[in-house]
Amino acid sequence: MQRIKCDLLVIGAGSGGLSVAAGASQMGADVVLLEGHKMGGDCLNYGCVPSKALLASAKAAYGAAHSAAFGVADQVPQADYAAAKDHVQDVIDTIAPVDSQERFEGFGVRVIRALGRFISPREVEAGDHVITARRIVIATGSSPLVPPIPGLDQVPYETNETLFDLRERPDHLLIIGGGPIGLEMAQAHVRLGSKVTVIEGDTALAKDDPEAATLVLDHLRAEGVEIAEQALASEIRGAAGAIEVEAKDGRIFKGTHLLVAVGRKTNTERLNLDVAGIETTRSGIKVDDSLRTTNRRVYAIGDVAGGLQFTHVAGYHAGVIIRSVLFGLPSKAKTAHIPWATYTDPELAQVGLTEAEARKKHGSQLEIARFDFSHNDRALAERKAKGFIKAMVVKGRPVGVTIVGHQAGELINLWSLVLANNMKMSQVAAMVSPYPTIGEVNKRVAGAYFSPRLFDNPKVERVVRFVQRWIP
Ligand SMILES: Cc1cc2nc3c(=O)[nH]c(=O)nc-3n(C[C@H](O)[C@H](O)[C@H](O)COP(=O)(O)OP(=O)(O)OC[C@H]3O[C@@H](n4cnc5c(N)ncnc54)[C@H](O)[C@@H]3O)c2cc1C
Ligand SMILES: NC(=O)c1ccc[n+]([C@@H]2O[C@H](COP(=O)([O-])OP(=O)(O)OC[C@H]3O[C@@H](n4cnc5c(N)ncnc54)[C@H](O)[C@@H]3O)[C@@H](O)[C@H]2O)c1
Repeated sequence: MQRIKCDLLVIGAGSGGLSVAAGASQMGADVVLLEGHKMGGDCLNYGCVPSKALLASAKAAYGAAHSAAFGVADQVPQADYAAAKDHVQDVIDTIAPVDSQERFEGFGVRVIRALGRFISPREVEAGDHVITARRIVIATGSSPLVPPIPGLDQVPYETNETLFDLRERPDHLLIIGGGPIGLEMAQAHVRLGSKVTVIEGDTALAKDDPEAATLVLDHLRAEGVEIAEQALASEIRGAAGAIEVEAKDGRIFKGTHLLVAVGRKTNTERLNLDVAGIETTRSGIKVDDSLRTTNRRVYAIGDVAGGLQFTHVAGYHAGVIIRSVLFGLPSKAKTAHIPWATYTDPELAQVGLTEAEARKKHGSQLEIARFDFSHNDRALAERKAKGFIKAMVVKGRPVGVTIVGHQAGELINLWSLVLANNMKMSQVAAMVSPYPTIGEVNKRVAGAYFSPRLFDNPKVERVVRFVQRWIP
């Protein structure tokens, strides 16, 4: 057994752990990083990167099949599923050096490729090493939740950890779960030529604004994805190539392949948290506002901390704890300015409160400003005119924004800045957007907020008439 002492021990080399290790080591801390599996974690290997790369293949196929409206004859796309998976792997391989052991060793981080487990409140064992650190960060992420549905253990099924390795295109993909994983993969597969059925126990995209979610779901249905809601999968039968899912109400769905996408479970089991006095809740490791666990020397960040589960949240958490770990300064993680996006076509993005949440919190103080993509000239030129932006505003400041439509995930960036800095609608209105861009919808929604105050307003009209009488 080799004993190591360091300033900071990071457990898990995914989005959160890598950000902490990179930041802390480059600022002079002595850092040890443990990784029990692949460098880069879920996002690079089984999550964001492969899913967005597969969606890009699907977009290319869809573009070829739907070009007649632009004066270019439609083609029947010759989508090669295995070649699309080669593209996915190539994208992963291109990004992988950024997350590699070599790069982190270059920063001076000691990288140990082994699973870590606590053996005391201040010591972690990993392979042949026992590491004692002034501060420890748990960034072990999450894994696909596989629910105990009767029969599931008797049939072959995919999760996000296996789907991207599948080389043969499913003839008919059944997907249990209508959250972001289920719907992104539904669209990717229908566009690459599979039949797809989504079996959702409640309401699909339930965490999002219902009006915006409906627009996405209608679009997916129009592309041929069957989406069954209120269909809780309760029994599974069959064998490879012939799988049946029975819903609680007796509906039966038949397909050739099955993807399980019903949420995540946090990776805490193998950490031996009890010996370190680290408590968990139903959603993950228990943390306070500064992401400290019940052991004051130990922090938990990213998916394992049980809050919003996104790569940018793990990265944000890293920044929050670096402040307190390295400089001993107080710092708190907030959520009001955290955006998210689902990368279906059309995309769906949210920051801050949804309309329903804002109504509940702010009641009659809430004003809603809207602008429709059908009034954006660039969206019309690109034939992407379905969508809207809705800003929830209280006393002139946005408290939430929902965007559904072309590039919604890009458009929400501006509103993340606005909410993070508590900016006013007037500051957005003051911005000049280049014409014609989809981004003009952001300025136009601010315009929509001010127009009732300026146009057809008797007070303004009186002032204008008065001034017009006096100016030469
Ligand atoms: C299909 C899919 C698509 C997604 N798409 C998006 C997206 O588009 N945008 C977005 O923001 N988010 C997306 N996410 C979510 C995103 O992947 C996660 O929020 C993010 O990876 C969390 O980062 P993390 O650092 O907490 O965990 P991870 O990135 O999962 O890293 C945890 C690491 O810890 C390691 N580990 C676990 N236990 C131990 C141990 N005991 N010792 C040592 N190492 C250990 C694991 O092997 C892993 O490498 C997606 C997720 C999935 C599944
Ligand atoms: N674009 C992105 O940023 C992105 C993309 C994919 C995943 N993610 C992250 O990964 C997380 C997990 O995604 P997800 O889609 O797996 O989870 P989710 O929790 O968002 O959705 C799972 C869905 O499965 C349904 N469900 C659960 N049990 C069921 C059953 N027995 N039968 C039928 N339906 C059932 C739930 O009602 C829910 O709607 C997301 O919350 C997000 O944090 C992000």
